[in-house]
Amino acid sequence: MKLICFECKSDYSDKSFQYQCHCGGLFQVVHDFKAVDSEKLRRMFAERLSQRMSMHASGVWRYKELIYPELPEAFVTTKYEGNTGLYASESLQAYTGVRQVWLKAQSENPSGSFKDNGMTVAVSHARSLGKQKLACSSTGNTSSSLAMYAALAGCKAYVYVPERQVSENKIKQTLAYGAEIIRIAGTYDDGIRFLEQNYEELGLYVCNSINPWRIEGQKSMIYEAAQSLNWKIPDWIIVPGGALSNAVSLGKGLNDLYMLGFIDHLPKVAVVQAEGASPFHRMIEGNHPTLIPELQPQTIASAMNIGNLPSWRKAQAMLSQTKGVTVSVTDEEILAAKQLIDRSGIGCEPASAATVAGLRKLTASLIIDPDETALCVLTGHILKDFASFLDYDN
Ligand SMILES: N[C@@H](CCOP(=O)(O)O)C(=O)O
Repeated sequence: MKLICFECKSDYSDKSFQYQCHCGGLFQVVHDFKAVDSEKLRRMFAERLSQRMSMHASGVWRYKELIYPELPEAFVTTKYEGNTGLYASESLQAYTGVRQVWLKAQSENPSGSFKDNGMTVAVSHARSLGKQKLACSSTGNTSSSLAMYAALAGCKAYVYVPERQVSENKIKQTLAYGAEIIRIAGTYDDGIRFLEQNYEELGLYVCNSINPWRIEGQKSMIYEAAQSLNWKIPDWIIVPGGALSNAVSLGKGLNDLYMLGFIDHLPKVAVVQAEGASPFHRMIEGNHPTLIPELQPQTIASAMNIGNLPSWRKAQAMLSQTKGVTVSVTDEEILAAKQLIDRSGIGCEPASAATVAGLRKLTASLIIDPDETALCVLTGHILKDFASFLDYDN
């Protein structure tokens, strides 16, 4: 296992842990799967499904051999995350126009969002380094997840949260787990920039998705979905695009599964952004060489209120590898999709509903064929962000 710069490929495995290479690139964990016996692993992963209250009962650590094989078990901080539901819904099939649609409810994680899959690994890595002060910039889901795992690990969480346009439910949840909250007069992007510049001086271990261990944990989402479907992957996987950790970790997980022969082809991936915060979509659609940040991102889906996405290069590479696409949807389309997801009994926060809205739009424009199958990732729980729901219904 190595820590390699995604841009210039410098090897930082033996250096002290950091988030950016001298060239400005982010890091990536690179595994050597050559010696892996895929058949044996598949059997092991199946056997572990019946485990309870052991590390392998976690829907992340079940796949430890593919995520962080070297980590001693004593450092693993787990709340048996993952193990989230995969639902089929006839009403959503009719709404999106495809033959079969599954919803992967990452919202069923212990802190109520997909961040837990990655956070359990980042916090475990932090413990292995002896770190006590953990930090993040957040619109509320990352902060709730970090606060929960930091409390479990006996560490202190410091979270940088925008003063405006965040769900106060998420902030209260973060506070309740005992984190220290620093409200900033800016966006998530300003918080990340601050942490990148000051983490060393402040002695902070950063748990955002610029941390490659977050990505290693989050890739387990697609392992789990594929295992639930007996390793038959749908034609399309649809993820929301905020800071892009979903897109990046999905690409890495799919690549692992394909390299190991668990799946026989790579599915196509669609990244859905909200129109008011869609710099990545605009870059891909306009065939621009670099991302032009959105200085004032604005969407009702508060988890996607992000304008300067640190991981855009990794997400761009994932899209070209999977022959994927991007699409943007309006706040109205997001809320209409959310209402249907909620009334199907599954429920989600607005950012999650962007996936279903995006799938509908891509099918209507014939980019996705009605005869294809799709899996939409629901990222956050229905109770996370209620303001927009009330606005919509009144
Ligand atoms: N919407 C996110 C933004 C943080 O993204 P991260 O993946 O870099 O932690 C949040 O919940 O804060």
